[in-house]
Formats: sequence, C-alpha cells, structure tokens
Amino acid sequence: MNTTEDLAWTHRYPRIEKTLGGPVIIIKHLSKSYKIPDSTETVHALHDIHLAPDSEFFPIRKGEFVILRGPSGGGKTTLLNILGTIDLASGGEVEILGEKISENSSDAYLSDLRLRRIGFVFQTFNLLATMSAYENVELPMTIRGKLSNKQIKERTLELLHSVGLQDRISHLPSELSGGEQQRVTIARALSNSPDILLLDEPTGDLDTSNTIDIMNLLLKINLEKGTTCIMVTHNPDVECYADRLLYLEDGRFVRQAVNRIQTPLVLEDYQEYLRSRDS
Ligand SMILES: Nc1ncnc2c1ncn2[C@@H]1O[C@H](COP(=O)(O)OP(=O)(O)OP(=O)(O)O)[C@@H](O)[C@H]1O
Repeated sequence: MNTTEDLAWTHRYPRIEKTLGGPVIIIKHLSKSYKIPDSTETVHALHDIHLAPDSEFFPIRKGEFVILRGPSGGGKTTLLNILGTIDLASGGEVEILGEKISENSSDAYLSDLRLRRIGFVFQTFNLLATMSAYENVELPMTIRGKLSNKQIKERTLELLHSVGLQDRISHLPSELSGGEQQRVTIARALSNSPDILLLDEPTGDLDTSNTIDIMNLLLKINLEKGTTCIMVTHNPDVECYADRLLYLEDGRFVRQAVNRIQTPLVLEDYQEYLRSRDS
C-alpha cells in the first residue's frame, strides 16, 4: 500500500481537523463462527466485516481514534480480539501494517506480531497481582528482549511518570485504586511502543471522574504519540473522544460517523449534565 492510487480512498474520508496517516488496519470479508461444544449449534458472531479501500467503511488509519459501539452481543469484543490476534477469524483476512493474519497464521507469528505492534487494555485491568506497578510495566519489555536492563528501567519509570504514577511504583495492584490500576495497564500496554492500542471497555469499572481522567490520558497518547486507538465502549458520552465511530450490530457494521474534532469532556460540566439527566 504505497501508491497514490492505493490511497485514493482517503479522499472519501470526511474533512476533520486532525491529519491522519495511511491505513494501519484493513479487514477483508472477515467472519467468525463459534461451534458450541457438545452441540450442533454454531454462533455466527461476525459476518463479512469489510474495512477496505473499496468499502463504505474505511480502513483504520494511523493516528485514528476509533470507537466501536453497538448492542450487547453485536460482535465488538470478538472483532477486537481478532484484531489483537488473541482469537482467529473463521474466514477472511486482517492486515495490520501490511502483515497479514488469517485462520492459517501460526501461534508464533501471531504472538510476535502482538508483542511488536499491539497493546491491549481490558476493563478488568488484568494486572499480575503479586507484581508491583513497576514490575507489571517492565514485564513485556523483558519478554521482548530488545532493550538493555538500563533501558528497560528508564523506560518503565518514564511510562509510570507519563501516566501520573511516579509515586506508586512499588505498589501492588491491590494497593491501587481502580483508576490507578487502569493507568498501570495503559503504561504496560505502551511498553513496547505499539502502533495500535486496543481497548475493551477500559472505563467500564470506573466512576465518572476516573473515566474522564483515563479518556483524557488516552487522548493525550493518541495525539502526542500518534498511537492508533480502537476502543469498545457502552458509554455514549465518551464518543466525543473519537475521530470515528463504527457501529456493529448482529456481527455487521451498520453505520459509521466521523467527528470533525475530538473533544474532551470537562468534569464539572459532565457531572452537571449527569445530574440534570438523572433528576
Ligand atoms: N467463546 C464463545 N463461544 C460461543 N459464542 C461466543 C463466544 N464469544 C462470543 N460469543 C457470541 O458471539 C456473539 C458476539 O459476542 P461479543 O462478545 O463479541 O459481543 P459484544 O458486542 O462485545 O457484546 P457486549 O457488548 O455484551 O460485550 C454473541 O452472540 C456471543 O454470545
């Protein structure tokens, strides 16, 4: 994907304030079915998902912040897991920065791709309970084995500082608040400088104030580092953080919407809005 002709589709992307790069994720006719054990039943979770130059739904571009929305059971997590290479499609193909994934990709190929390109953040934090914040963030760099011990130490401290946890480095997850644990997860997800951050309801377990803090942190990462973010959420109030919203229903994309400008929520205004909505 490097000729002018290949990028012709980007002219169909509505005009927005931000400059986006070329495609980082292209999805071609992806489907996913689950066979139910001890039964003849099959669940079709995704049908012909197509994010490609020839599709009405555009490929995901470098630096783009995409929010996946839609009803429960619509296929959001299934799609995110396939993009994150932790689940395999039943048919079709995904291309992450030109590297192809299909149902035939080997585990070794997928785990290498995941370690180099992708950071994952889940709703439930998924930190290792017996390890400190520092050790949790350090671990993916140690596994990857590209940096010296000194570089790993510097980067771990820098990451914890960038998420505002410089005073919590020795704390275990159980000694941190929910918002702080999610910050550690984000620092850990960023440790190997991923091109793409995949987020599955990262604010689902957080209160209003922590939700805004985490969304603002993600926006900062997206804008300053140019990390492409793909986030699943059930919270319509955070749609303003996205460049683009993609709606999934019954395993299909049903519509997309583009925000001209990403807009952070302001805590006091948002709290007032919530109070007036609930009264
Ligand atoms: N491991 C599995 N085995 C069988 N069916 C599954 C499995 N995982 C998901 N499904 C089914 O696939 C469909 C899509 O599920 P998925 O979790 O992707 O939806 P979702 O949009 O993320 O839902 P939610 O918003 O409730 O998290 C659902 O019908 C679900 O029951």
